[in-house]
Amino acid sequence: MEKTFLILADGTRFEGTGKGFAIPTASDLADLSPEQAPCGEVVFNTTMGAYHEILTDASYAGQIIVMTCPHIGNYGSSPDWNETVCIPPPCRALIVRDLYTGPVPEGRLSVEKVLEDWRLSVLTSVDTRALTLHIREKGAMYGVLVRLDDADPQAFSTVLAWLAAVPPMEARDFVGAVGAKTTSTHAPAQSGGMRFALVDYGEKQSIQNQLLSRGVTVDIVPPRTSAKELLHAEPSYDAIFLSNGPGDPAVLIHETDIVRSLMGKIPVLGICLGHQLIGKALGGTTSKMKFGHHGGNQPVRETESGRVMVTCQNHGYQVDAESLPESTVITYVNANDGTVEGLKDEQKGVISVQFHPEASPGPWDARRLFDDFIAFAHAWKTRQGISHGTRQDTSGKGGIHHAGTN
Ligand SMILES: NC(=O)CC[C@H](N)C(=O)O
Repeated sequence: MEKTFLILADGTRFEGTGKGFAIPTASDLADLSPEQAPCGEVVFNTTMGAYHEILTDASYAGQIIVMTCPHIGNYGSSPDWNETVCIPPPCRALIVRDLYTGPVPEGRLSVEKVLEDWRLSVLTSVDTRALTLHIREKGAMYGVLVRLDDADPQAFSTVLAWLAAVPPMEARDFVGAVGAKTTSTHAPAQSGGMRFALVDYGEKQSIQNQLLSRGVTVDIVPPRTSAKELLHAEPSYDAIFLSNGPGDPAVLIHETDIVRSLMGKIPVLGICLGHQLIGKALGGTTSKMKFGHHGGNQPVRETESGRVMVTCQNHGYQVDAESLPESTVITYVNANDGTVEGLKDEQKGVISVQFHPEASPGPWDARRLFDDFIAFAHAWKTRQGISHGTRQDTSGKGGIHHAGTN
């Protein structure tokens, strides 16, 4: 009898009911690329809601999201909550215990309809507790949603062979696919504040919004904008802000070289992937975690004060503490597993966090970090004796020139 499954690369399968965009059969799968199929690295998210923000976070490119919250969809969806501008979003599928399909508040859309429009499949009625425990024990791995006759061992092994041929996460250029292609300027309601370049590796809209609400003018720039362009932009930047983004930071060699060339010349601030690139540019290494941190309830301890905050997180890689140079201070650690959650290097002018102070989803406890970042950029400029907006272009070549704001 034909049934619908999540089949994991280790051969484990979880049965469910297909919703949203049609789930392929085992024989359909043969003609689909990993980008076309409901296939990805299976990760679980422990946030109790905010499914729309999670689904539209471009850092989930190439991943299947399992929500541990058993009931998803009851307050509907809205494009106003999109985190990425890359719609349909680049996550590959959703797995839930129960997808709500009843009426939603006026002005909202049904999640099932939205997912269908995005050509994203959903597997519902899954034992997500058992699936989450499996991923916790075995680690994040590839999986695919597929329909097959459960009495046909041949179909099952065809799917396993198809999965085994999917290139590993580290071999795929996710940042190139989701990062900005051109530069755009976003002005805050009140002008006169700082001007940041936000390097877009797959940025969340809410990072931009947090900066704008603090009076920062934000230029979204493509992920491989050269250090020369960033340092000699006209008008000049007060800091370079490195966004979140998908995939393995270890393979982003070119992006890391750019960050390294900026260090010591202009403040460099980073969140999540941006933090990992800063760690690498400082001379450190990154490594893959077993199942990562994905959720709006991750406790983080500030190393100086011992104070704990509950934070929003979404990462599968970490900066390795022992790999960092002496001048780098580890400002935050994860209170569950002790992993690095924040870095500061006054000498190099860098400050970063692994967690998401912008939240979306999750608690707002860490939003003050944006004030810390801005204060850090101000303090750097004061130390360098640079007054706001007057950094000299000594190259004579110029960099990014701004055509206007939007
Ligand atoms: N949200 C992010 O920026 C994720 C960073 C990186 N892709 C990771 O999984 O660790």
